[in-house]
Amino acid sequence: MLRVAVLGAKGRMGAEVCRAVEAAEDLELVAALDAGDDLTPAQAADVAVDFTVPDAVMANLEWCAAHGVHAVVGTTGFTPEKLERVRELFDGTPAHAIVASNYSIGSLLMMKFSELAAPFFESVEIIELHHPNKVDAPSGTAATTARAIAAARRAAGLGPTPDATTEETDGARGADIDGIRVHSVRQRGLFANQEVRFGNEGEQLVIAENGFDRSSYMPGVLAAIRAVPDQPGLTVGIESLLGL
Ligand SMILES: NC(=O)C1=CN([C@@H]2O[C@H](COP(=O)(O)OP(=O)(O)OC[C@H]3O[C@@H](n4cnc5c(N)ncnc54)[C@H](OP(=O)(O)O)[C@@H]3O)[C@@H](O)[C@H]2O)C=CC1
Ligand SMILES: O=C(O)C1=N[C@H](C(=O)O)C[C@H](O)C1
Repeated sequence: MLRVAVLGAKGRMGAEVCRAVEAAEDLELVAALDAGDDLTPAQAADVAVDFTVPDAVMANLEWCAAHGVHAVVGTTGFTPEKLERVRELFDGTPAHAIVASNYSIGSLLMMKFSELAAPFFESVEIIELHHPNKVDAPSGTAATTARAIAAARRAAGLGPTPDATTEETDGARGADIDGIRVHSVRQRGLFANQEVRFGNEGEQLVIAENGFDRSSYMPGVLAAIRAVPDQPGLTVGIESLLGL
């Protein structure tokens, strides 16, 4: 039995993770903690799963590294610099960490297909659409996708995407993530959606993923919980665990 603590247990994702862990025969939920709780009960866990908020996750990770508890992180808002700090924290320690901006198979494939398409199109922009309770923009998934596309474009020798804009109302062209424009929509009734729109002279390719329910993340989260004891240091993304 792997013993699991959930941090952010009263949140939308944390509550879903608690249910999934309790339903799994090889996992035991030993702590369900939320904002303001002392982390001491999480010392009974082999793995802590963090679905909290960008402002809280680093302190939780410092605690995990210091107490030898493996971490599986779904909380978003990670910049490359913040990830580097996590790498340093878990480098050579008995505790390991997996950080992924998305655990759903559809989103992982959407990111992979986008990376594959990136070298073949002159233009690309990302539109992510989420529920209005989301605190971070752009979404972690959109930022990860943008960075992967930017790296694939650079490797293929592509320059900046064409854009004649010289007059701009602040924000009209979206956020600039590594040279890729990302537009964030927040709307009642939505959950989690992303479109990656590629364009060439005379054609368009749209790669879209639509999430309807938080259960879509659970197979990936459970796979990460089971894998993290055998993944030293920091693992970013769960593609390698799924053979993608
Ligand atoms: N990687 C992935 O596949 C996915 C990632 N996410 C990400 O997961 C995160 C959580 O999303 P969601 O569940 O919708 O958000 P919620 O706001 O519903 O949940 C976050 C929970 O964490 C609690 N919390 C805040 N600070 C701490 C702390 N220091 N220790 C423990 N708990 C704390 C909050 O309490 P309070 O409200 O009182 O502050 C809240 O209950 C977001 O960053 C989101 O982007 C979401 C879906 C999938
Ligand atoms: O906050 C959410 O809901 C989600 N957050 C993640 C992100 O920021 O990418 C994953 C998914 O989009 C749902």
